[in-house]
Amino acid sequence: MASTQQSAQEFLGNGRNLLTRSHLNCDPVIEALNQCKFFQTHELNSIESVENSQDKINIILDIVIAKGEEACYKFLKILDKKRFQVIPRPGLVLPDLHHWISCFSFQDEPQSQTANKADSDPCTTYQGLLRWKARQILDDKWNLSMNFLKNEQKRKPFTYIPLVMDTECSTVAKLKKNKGYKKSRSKKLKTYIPTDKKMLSPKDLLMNDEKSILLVGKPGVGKTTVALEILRLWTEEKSIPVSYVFYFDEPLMRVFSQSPYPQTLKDLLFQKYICPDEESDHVLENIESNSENVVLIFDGVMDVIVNSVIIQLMEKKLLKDAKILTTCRPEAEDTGYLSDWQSYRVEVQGFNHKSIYEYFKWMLGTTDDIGALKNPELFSLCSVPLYAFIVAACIFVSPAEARNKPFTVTEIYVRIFRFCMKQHGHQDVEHLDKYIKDNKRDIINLALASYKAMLAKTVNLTDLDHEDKSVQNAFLTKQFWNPSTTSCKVYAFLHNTMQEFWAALHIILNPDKITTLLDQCQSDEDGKYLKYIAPFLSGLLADNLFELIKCLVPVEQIKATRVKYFQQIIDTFLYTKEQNQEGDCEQFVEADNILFVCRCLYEYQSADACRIFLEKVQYELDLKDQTLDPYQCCVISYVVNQAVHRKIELDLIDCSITDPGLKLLLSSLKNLKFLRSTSMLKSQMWRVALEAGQFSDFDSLLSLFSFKMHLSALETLDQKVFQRIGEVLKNKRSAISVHLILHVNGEVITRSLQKAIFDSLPNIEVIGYKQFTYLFFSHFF
Ligand SMILES: Nc1ncnc2c1ncn2[C@@H]1O[C@H](COP(=O)(O)OP(=O)(O)OP(=O)(O)O)[C@@H](O)[C@H]1O
Repeated sequence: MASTQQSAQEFLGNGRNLLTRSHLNCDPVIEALNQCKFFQTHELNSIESVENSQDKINIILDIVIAKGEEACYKFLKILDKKRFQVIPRPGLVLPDLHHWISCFSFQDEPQSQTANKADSDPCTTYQGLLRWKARQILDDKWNLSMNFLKNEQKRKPFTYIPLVMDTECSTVAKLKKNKGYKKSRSKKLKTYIPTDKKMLSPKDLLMNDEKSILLVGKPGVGKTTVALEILRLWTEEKSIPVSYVFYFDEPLMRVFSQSPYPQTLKDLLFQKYICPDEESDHVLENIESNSENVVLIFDGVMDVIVNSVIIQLMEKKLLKDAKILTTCRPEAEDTGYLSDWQSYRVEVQGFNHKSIYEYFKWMLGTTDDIGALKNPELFSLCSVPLYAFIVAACIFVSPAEARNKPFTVTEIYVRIFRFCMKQHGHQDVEHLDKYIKDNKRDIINLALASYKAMLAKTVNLTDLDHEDKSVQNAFLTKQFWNPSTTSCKVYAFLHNTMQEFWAALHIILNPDKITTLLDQCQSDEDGKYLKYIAPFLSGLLADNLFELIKCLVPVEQIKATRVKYFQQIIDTFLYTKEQNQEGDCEQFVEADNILFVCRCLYEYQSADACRIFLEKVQYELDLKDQTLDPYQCCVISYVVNQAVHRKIELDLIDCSITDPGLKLLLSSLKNLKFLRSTSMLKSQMWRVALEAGQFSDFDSLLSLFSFKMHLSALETLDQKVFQRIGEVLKNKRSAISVHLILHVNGEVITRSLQKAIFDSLPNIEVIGYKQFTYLFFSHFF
């Protein structure tokens, strides 16, 4: 059977019987073939119309073989690349397709023939087994983390998004060292997003000459993912000159940190990982005598390691030329065993700016209209991949659904809180509430430490009763040696906004502190930092979070707190200290204050509270001269949308707003009585509305702008937009008088553009036309 002379078509034809009997997992093959547009629609339909996997394989083989040599080659190539995902474990009752596929001679990969030479070599068979095991681990780990998602999303295959890895310390650590709290908020948020200077990749780590590698990083930053990516590369890329890769995950490493067992290399590799089907002594001998071809990955090394085999491997007393790659959190690095381990240290720092986008594009299929990406704080939070995963999972519910009923920022943090508790407690979802209750004391302590650190304007938490509690480990990371204290343990949250969230948790657990906090928020110095607790506090008081936090704070307590304090929260941030003291609440309200209060209202999600606020500002929102980011537009739009019976005056004169922000504002235009803005902004609104194609927005714009359509910079508009203008006009047929003006400020309107305009607007009669400056249309009925 090992004829390497066969053509791909012959080889596939001869292997047909084996393939149909082998319980092949067809989906990844179909998916890969589909990606290269291999199937026609009717072919795909016929494959998908059958349930039975044997029938499915038969149909696929019929199609592939009928397509000829090139198609068969492509099919074999995919099967080979994905074999550890697609082909069941060899050596059981099933035919050994791993061996079968390795017998085909791929022209561009002569090394793939090595298996032929070694036909029945137990070492080669064991290497196949290791690859199969690696594939299982990859699938299991991914399926486990996808459990968090809804069913229909779970089948998404994993994609590795580049992580920043560096041999130097992260800038965040430096930020903390240099009292980063003094930085402006937006600068600080940016500091959390790492930049990729070294461009190190998992492949570099696998291929470089370093024999002892220590991957260090905060919880959830991607260490395990890097280790697993190395494992995946090895299973998929035949050119990698490594014969044996063993991966020991965190639960196993925890066992090795406390137990002397296993006591021999053979037991470690064959009992704790996977045993060869035959001649295990021979295989072990081969591993020992070719240790330069061995990689061992120890994921999640603790500060203490009791197991002597692991120690001997790390100290090169066993398998002296093997590559040992370990991962650990910062707290395990400086004390205990790892502090003296001679190694090449690489810090995993998380996603950079580009990767955050790439990650959301992969998870959600798009980055358009994703609120989280428009909120600078959430965006920066997503540099920690674990947090990005939960943010994406929250939106995942369905992007459309999320847009209609978006998650508040607080809800996302509460979900992160619950997810991290679950991961560290290894709890089933049903028991998570109980686990949270059982750990309430530690949660209370951490919340208090967080609040105290905020009062002290630092990100470094002190006063934690003792280390190594699972709650602390789930959220904190050790930062750096602090020479001013006697202890080297200085802990901080992974992101400053997480600290603010925890401080808000402290306040909701101790509502009697609200008045003092609000007083402090009105002081110029402290208020700058402390006020960011308020949006989270508002969110925690909201109805929609009762279910998620009632295991921590009784619902009755939350209700009583909001009745007593919510108005006070709003007033504190709406008026100045003097206005509040004088009770003079009829005065001018600063745009910054309006924006901040709208943000709290958005978190609080109560239409009544919005109306009370609108009454207070007399239905006038003066946001002159502001630069509004899309998230601010989202909160304004939310508040404006809550108005009933009375319409709002919105002043956006000299505001700078990007297109995504304007898009969010458009939906609230129906509730405006006046919209003050420059003609540039009007024109931008029209363009955004026309591009989005929402007819209800056109109506609102027409009535707000006295039935005048302003459009400048027409050169940037495409044919589709002109068609929309035509549609707007067509839809206005029943209107009594619609008067539309197209202002064109561009210098030269090309002939083709003029033609495009006239072609798109067949119902228009041009009543005024001045070449190169403006076009004036009127629509008669
Ligand atoms: N490069 C990546 N591409 C895509 N997703 C990633 C990447 N890195 C991390 N993630 C996501 O973030 C989650 C957390 O990452 P991971 O478990 O690797 O962190 P860790 O640093 O090992 O954490 P811990 O210290 O808690 O073990 C993963 O389950 C995955 O969903």
